[in-house]
Amino acid sequence: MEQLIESKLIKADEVFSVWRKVPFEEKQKLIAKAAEILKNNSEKFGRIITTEMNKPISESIAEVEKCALMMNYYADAENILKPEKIESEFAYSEVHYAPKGVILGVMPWNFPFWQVLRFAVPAILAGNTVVLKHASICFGSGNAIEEVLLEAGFPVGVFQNLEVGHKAVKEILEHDAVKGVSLTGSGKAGGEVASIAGLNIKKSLLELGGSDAFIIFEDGDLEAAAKAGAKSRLQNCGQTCTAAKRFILDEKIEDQFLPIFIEEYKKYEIGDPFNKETKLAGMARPDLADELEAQFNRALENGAEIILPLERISENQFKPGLIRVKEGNPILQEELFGPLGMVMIAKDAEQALQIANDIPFGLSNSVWTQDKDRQLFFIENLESGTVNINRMTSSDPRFPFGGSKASGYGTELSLHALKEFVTAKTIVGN
Ligand SMILES: O=CCCCC(=O)O
Repeated sequence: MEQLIESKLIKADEVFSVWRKVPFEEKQKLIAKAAEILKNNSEKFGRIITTEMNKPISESIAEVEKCALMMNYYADAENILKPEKIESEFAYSEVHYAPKGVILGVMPWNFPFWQVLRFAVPAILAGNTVVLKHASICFGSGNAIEEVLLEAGFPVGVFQNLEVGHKAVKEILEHDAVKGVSLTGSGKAGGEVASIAGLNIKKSLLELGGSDAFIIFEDGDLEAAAKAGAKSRLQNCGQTCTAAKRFILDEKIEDQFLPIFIEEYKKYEIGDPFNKETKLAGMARPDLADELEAQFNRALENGAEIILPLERISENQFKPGLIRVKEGNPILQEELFGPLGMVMIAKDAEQALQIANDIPFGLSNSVWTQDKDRQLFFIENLESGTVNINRMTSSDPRFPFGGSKASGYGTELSLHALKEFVTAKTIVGN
């Protein structure tokens, strides 16, 4: 292993022995300070995001502000890691939550600040230290986050950005100092990293891909659904794990819904990513655009019909596409990570549910209906980490976030995330 990287792991481990003893409330003060720095400089940090991965600047600024919001949530959060007494016949009878140590974050380029901080903040508040392997196009974001935390007063070594490529992950995760890993990314990367963690008996948390359903019935607010559906599919140029990717329409509303949906969809026109009015810019890398185009062609070869063509207008830019897909098309087993949506038609709620669940993933589905019984039917039967009722999916610091099936395991955000990288240590006896 490169010496610089090894010395950072050792530093993270040394600092852990001190950091784990810093009172929860003291850690919270530093988190609040870091949130303030982010909030006060959201445009500056937003520009780093846009420069690195082309996100429209207004979305980049919103991403930084959402980080600050999440950090303020943890800065005010109840300390659920205090020792807990358990009634028993013993004098000692309690649970302590012991942080695990150095945790590696392997993070993607699509939300270069949010994904990192969403994992790191609760892990650090629980007493762990963090080393980050960011996407190679986002080292600037990784360094900026480290600088913000240092400026806020976090001790050197609590959070360190390692500028390494993906080949270094195995050696880092196998290092004795590292005690766990949190990965957000593709299923392939997740499987590989979780295997290494498993072989080394280290905890892993995976937040992977999705192909979420957005199911609409005649008693849903169709105008609101059309607006939210287009935004969910096309914001961040379609490069969001929790984006609505499959629009499942009750057959009764197809003729009414599709025209308004298409109208909303067409509002997403390619523009300069640094213009605050721009709603759609280029994909993060040309090879990702190649991949999306190949998926579009494969979907058509397997019977999909074009509603709006996916038109490539430069090496990384598209006019957004929409295709009508029938059950059995192999494209349904894949994630479309770009501005291409799929429309499917269901004859009733049972068929809509069956279509929605018939994929490997299960991240964050949405259902649009006012009927309480139908809402309950989907709440109980959709196979996903989140079910949204009459809203588009959007994570919220207060609520647990995570996937089911091939979308991963483990919980981020909310108080639940504080217990992901701790050991529940039983103290019992006399
Ligand atoms: O690609 C996944 C992005 C998740 C965004 C969120 O946390 O809302």
